[in-house]
Amino acid sequence: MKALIISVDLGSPDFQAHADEFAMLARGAGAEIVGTVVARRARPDAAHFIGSGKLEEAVLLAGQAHADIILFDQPLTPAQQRNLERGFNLRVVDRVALILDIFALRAKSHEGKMQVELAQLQHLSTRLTRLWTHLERQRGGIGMRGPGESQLEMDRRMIGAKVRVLRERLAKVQRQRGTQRRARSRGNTLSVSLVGYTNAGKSTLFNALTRAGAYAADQLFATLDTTTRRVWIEGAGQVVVSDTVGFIRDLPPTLIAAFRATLEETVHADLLLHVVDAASPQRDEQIAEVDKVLADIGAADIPRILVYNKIDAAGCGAGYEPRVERNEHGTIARVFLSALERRGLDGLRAAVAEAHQIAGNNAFHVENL
Ligand SMILES: Nc1nc2c(ncn2[C@@H]2O[C@H](COP(=O)(O)OP(=O)(O)OP(=O)(O)O)[C@@H](O)[C@H]2O)c(=O)[nH]1
Repeated sequence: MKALIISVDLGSPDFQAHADEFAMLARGAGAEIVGTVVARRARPDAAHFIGSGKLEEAVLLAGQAHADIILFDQPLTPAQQRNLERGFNLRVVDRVALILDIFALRAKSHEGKMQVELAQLQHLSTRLTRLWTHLERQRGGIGMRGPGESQLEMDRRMIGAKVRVLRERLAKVQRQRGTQRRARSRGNTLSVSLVGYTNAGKSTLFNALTRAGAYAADQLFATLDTTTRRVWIEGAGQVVVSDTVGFIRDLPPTLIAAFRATLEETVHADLLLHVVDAASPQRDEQIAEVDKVLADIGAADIPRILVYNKIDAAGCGAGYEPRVERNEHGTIARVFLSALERRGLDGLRAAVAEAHQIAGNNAFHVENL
């Protein structure tokens, strides 16, 4: 599908990173980008988000580039979306809808699919509600009652009922997962979760560690559900490793719940491997973002090791060799490796084994108190 991207620079310092990420999202959804328009504004225009001059320019470009769809790098109000669609005479997909679309494409498990459906319905119902109140305001006028109105009312009720059913089913699945987790944690196995920003290389590292074929792709959100496998690590014994959904900034509010629910598995891990794309210019902001979300879901106290991945990539510059770094207490805090080239994995295994020993000692102390 040929897509024209519209990015709006509202003066944020990380505009470019945001725009690059959106382009990656678009490609992840299967779009071929045939043009990009950047608009600079102090604040969004109520009717079209962008100004009329920019809109004209974009309409012209969309025609010349034979675009079939407009991808808009901001959340749009239903009115803005409608007005833009009229202006372009093309379908307009905003940031929220695009991310929902990708989530829907990638969800693999039953639970993942339910979560995405729930988020989609919630997104839809907020738009319906807004459309509805907008109509209601006009009802003071003449002849505003009609079949369209009752259709909307019915849709809203149906969506509400579907949302309730999905919520109940999800709660049940989550209860079952809790039981399985308890059964699993009775043994003396170390559980390790891979967390990190989207595209950091978690699935590639997961595969390198477990030699299994989890789905890794240069697309955002290749992993939506947690994938779990057992692996033997010298010095740590049986280890349960879980791959998790990638982080992304400015996640639409309707998706935050779905995202956190999938991530909650990590809260119960003994050790977190925070995978970082060492070649990304945004890596420090990404680390901070991941730390913030981990704190929000109550995972701040879980021991963690920072894994600087992709040391083979050009963006890292020279001098990035596989190695481990220790913190002021002498424990391994950072590991530098290349999951793709499978270099530096021994350092990571050693770090996991060390964490296992520390966890074992702590358990010993607790038991002897
Ligand atoms: N150069 C290089 N590329 C890597 C390395 N590890 C992963 N990649 C590439 O980075 C891209 C993303 O890798 P994934 O493993 O899918 O990343 P992820 O973190 O699981 O992504 P999400 O599922 O979106 O969260 C793929 O194109 C990988 O081939 C590495 O060590 N070096």
